[in-house]
Amino acid sequence: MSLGILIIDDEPYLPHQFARYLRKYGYEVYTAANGEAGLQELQKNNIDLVLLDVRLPKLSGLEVLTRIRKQDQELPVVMLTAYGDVQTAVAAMKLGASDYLLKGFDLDELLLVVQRALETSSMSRELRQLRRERRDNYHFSHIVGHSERMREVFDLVARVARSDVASVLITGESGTGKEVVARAIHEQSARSGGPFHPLNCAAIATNLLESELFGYEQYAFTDAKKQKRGLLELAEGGTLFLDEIGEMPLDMQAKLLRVLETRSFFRLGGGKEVKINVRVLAATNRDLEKAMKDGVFRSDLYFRLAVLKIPLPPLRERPGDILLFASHFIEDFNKSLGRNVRRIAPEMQRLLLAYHWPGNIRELKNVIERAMILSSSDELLPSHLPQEIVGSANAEGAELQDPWEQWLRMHPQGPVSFDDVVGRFEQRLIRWALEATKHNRTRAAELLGFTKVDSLRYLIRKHNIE
Ligand SMILES: Nc1ncnc2c1ncn2[C@@H]1O[C@H](COP(=O)(O)OP(=O)(O)OP(=O)(O)O)[C@@H](O)[C@H]1O
Repeated sequence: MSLGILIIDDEPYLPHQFARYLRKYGYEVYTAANGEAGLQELQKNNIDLVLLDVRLPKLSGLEVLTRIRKQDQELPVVMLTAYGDVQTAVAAMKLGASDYLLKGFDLDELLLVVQRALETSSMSRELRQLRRERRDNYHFSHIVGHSERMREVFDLVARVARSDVASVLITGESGTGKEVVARAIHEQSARSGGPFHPLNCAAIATNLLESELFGYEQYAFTDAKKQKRGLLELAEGGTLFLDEIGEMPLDMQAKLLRVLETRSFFRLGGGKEVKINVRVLAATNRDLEKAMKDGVFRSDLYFRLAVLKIPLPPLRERPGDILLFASHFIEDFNKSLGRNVRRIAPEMQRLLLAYHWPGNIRELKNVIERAMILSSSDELLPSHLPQEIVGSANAEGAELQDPWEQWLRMHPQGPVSFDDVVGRFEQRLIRWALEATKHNRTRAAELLGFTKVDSLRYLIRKHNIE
């Protein structure tokens, strides 16, 4: 996607000349002849940099800048000033402008300033982009994610929700968002007006699990002082979510299978069959195929539940989502903790990307919350991360820290050829990134800060790296 530049200037010709020139370099350029129109363009389009004339009719350049800063602290704004206006340009810098250009500048100078301002803001731009995407995805019942794998999940969720297929099995490691997906299916289905009841099969004892699901009649057992309805009934017209289904004892599995087949059941101690209209979604982080082989999970129940399977990838296999989730959680915690964190320091971003996230999204959420509690400014830093994340990166990156020193030790007379030294560095960096990501090129490219995997592919070819 090309970067967007907005020129706010009331001169009749110049802005169009700038626009033509910048378009040649691949930028998407918008123009506006006054402040109000400019602010509207800013709302409508994806703008990464503003060129703002100091002297504008009605709203002055400084007023426009102040309004932009109220909405966006990081968007680079370069002021365009006439010779006599340098004082105003200085005032603008104090208000948060990134740079200024004295009118009469040539087009090369313009390009240089634009490139420099965009480069400095590239990290914060990434976050801005992620925020945008987060906004776009938000309607998706609070599911976040923009990696290819997550898009597949979104697709499946939408299809499953529409179809009302009997049952769905959601699989994935702990903390990958199985319950979030189950809720999304419910919310997008025709059942959304009905109840959603989650039940964690691993968290309660077998006898309680049974009464929790089926309910009981009065006097069904000593403590049953009055009739109680179970979740199967309470979820009528809606969805029952059975989490950790792999932990369900075998005899309960048989009873559940019967419910799924007959769409009816008996309350404990009851003789009257209760008909139900409930969709059952189940989730597990256990390998059910293996559990079947080991004889601890019934295969008939498995095939009944897994009419449709939604596998959730672990976070380490979709690094493209890591910063997106981080920025999502930062916004949530900004609200709940009353904070105003705006940035993740680049070094911390790298550490987050390099970590293997055994606890997946839940772990990331906890890490962000902890960092926000520890930080006292509007930026999160590596020092706010727990030791296991910093430590694991040190272990993985040990090689990365010293290639220069190693090289110097081998060549005490110092660098001979610039290309040679840079080439060696490139090779080391690429090998390190590939190893750190278990040869996942997309992730390795992200780790090295490339926006396109192609850049990495090119270097791999160039250096003949296996
Ligand atoms: N796609 C997502 N968007 C936003 N938040 C998410 C997403 N996926 C997971 N989370 C958050 O991560 C945490 C863990 O999610 P969830 O409980 O759904 O995982 P799980 O796979 O069901 O975990 P477990 O197997 O331990 O029950 C929750 O706090 C949830 O809000």
